[in-house]
Amino acid sequence: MPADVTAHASAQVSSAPTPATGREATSGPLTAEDRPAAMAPPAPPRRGRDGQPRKRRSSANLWRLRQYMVPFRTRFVLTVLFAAVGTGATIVVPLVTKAVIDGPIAGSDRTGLYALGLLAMTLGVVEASLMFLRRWVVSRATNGVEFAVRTDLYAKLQRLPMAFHDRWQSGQLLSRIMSDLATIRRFLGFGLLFILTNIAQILVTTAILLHLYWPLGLVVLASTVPITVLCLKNERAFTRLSRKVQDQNGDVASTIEEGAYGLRVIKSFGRGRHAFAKFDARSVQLYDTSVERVQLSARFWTMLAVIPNLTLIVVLGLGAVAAGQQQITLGTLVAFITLMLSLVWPVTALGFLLAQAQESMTAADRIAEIFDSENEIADGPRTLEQVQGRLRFEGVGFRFAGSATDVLHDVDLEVAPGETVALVGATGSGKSTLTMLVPRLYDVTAGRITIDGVDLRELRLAELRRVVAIAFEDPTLFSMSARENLTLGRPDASEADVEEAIDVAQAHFVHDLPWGLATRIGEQGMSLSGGQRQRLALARAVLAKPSVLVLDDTLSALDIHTEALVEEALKRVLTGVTGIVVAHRASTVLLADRVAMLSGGTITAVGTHTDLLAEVPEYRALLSAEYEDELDELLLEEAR
Ligand SMILES: Nc1ncnc2c1ncn2[C@@H]1O[C@H](COP(=O)(O)OP(=O)(O)OP(=O)(O)O)[C@@H](O)[C@H]1O
Repeated sequence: MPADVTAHASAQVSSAPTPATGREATSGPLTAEDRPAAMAPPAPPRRGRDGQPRKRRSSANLWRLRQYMVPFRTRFVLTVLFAAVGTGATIVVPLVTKAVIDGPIAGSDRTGLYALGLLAMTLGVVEASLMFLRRWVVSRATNGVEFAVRTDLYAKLQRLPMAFHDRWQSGQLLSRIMSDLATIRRFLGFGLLFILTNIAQILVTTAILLHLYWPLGLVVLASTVPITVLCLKNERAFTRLSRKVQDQNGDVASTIEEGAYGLRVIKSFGRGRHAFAKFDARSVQLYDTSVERVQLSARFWTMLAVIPNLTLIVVLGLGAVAAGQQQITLGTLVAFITLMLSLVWPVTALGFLLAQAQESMTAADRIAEIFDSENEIADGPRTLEQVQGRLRFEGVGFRFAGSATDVLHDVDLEVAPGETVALVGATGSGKSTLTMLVPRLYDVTAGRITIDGVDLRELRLAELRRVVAIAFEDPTLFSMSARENLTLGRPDASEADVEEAIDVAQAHFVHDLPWGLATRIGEQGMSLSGGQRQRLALARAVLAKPSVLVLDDTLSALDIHTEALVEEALKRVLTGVTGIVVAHRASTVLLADRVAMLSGGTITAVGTHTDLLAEVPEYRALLSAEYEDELDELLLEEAR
């Protein structure tokens, strides 16, 4: 049975005020529906010579995130500027040293020495100050980007249909929305910047080296060839491992989440060891892949560090010879060596930075998979003027994605405004599935459902979910106050409305909670009993004052006494609305004007309770144990 993410709940959660996407100064709350399309849409796939779509470049999805940087462009430009000036200072200091050695030191000019010394010191201070400023400016921008993408991603998850959530493990979603985004933030604030400045530093320094003494400059230039080859060779393996690590991270998160959520079941069945073994296996997998990735990077970095050091040895030797032959001054040689040494960090760091780039490209791919997931439940254009609540199922069929068989087929049923129909059927006959089609948690795969003659798919989703409220057998409550849980579908409900809903659902127990309605309900409502959770969820659905109220076996966890009280109150509520009530017991069926019998995926009989009792043996058998003997007879008859 799916969790009770009621239509109203999802509408409300998604429309919770959130700061505007990527804006530094928020100009008012945007709702999920209002948001601009998250991430720029992917360009249509390019086709190769064979006509097959070519695999998207791994950087393409990261590039699509650029729109989130736009609101922070001033900060990003300043960051690059500060880094560039800082790098410039790093490059200039050795040249000042050369001037000091070849000028004031060689010519014993004390005044010149002080002047150049002061210049070198100023450059050092400027470099340090710029580093501080850069960090200060960029952190707000990168955190802002992370925040905006995360908000859009969450809004997208809210909009995606149940079918999407059936396919995706929540741990995978969690790891994408948390750790993948953090990876991208780190890359934007650090990796990307240093890839740019380091490459610039390498190019400028190499040009200066060539200018200072070209034979040695050529040696340095030649050393970039093996470095480039190494980087290219490493890229593919690192991308593959990064993807694997990030996916396995998601698997571990899923296992932890499942373990925490199902702790009661695990403990009560004494399956702690089994659950741990499952977690351990996934953890070990993640550990192994992470170690493999670290080993790969370690080999790569070592090679990257070795190349500049080998080059340094060659430069030192050749430089000493050149200085001995008076081809270069001592100052030039010192400047050359200092500049060369200043290249060791940018070159070595390239390995780490490129690895970070690969990781964030993989993270962007994983995030894009969510952004690009199609929302099959498309919003319609129409609204209803005056809702009457006439609900019609016309030849409705439904099949879950990936399933080989229809759960429902040829379902025809009409529920008049104000009428209540009870849905009765054996376990697994498709009752819950049918109810979920009404607020379009899933879309019909055949036929259509109409409200007041309008196909549900033509209605605006917000409108539909205002008109229809649903409460499930297994209710989900959120970790917020009892009042917030109650008013999820109608935040502006008055005190009197809240009390009325509490009364209908016989949920008076909320007043006995330590802080009454203000008491925070624990995660998933675990601090309440099953019956209490059901009654709160029922009150929530009733409070939404819908025109169509769908109750999926909402009374199953109540004791007979409370059930009788709730039923009595529900009778009053159901008089004013169109109702569909999934029922397993005769007492619930009595709430309804008519009963529809669901069998073999379709409605096989419709009538009053008395009629069906008299005419449909399967119905009789389903509703009461008293009729079990008759069912046996019926089945025997059928078998014959
Ligand atoms: N998300 C899903 N993906 C694939 N099949 C599903 C999914 N949810 C339910 N089913 C299948 O659809 C069928 C109908 O399930 P449904 O929950 O609608 O039955 P039900 O009549 O409400 O049962 P119960 O009375 O036990 O609550 C079952 O065979 C079930 O296994």
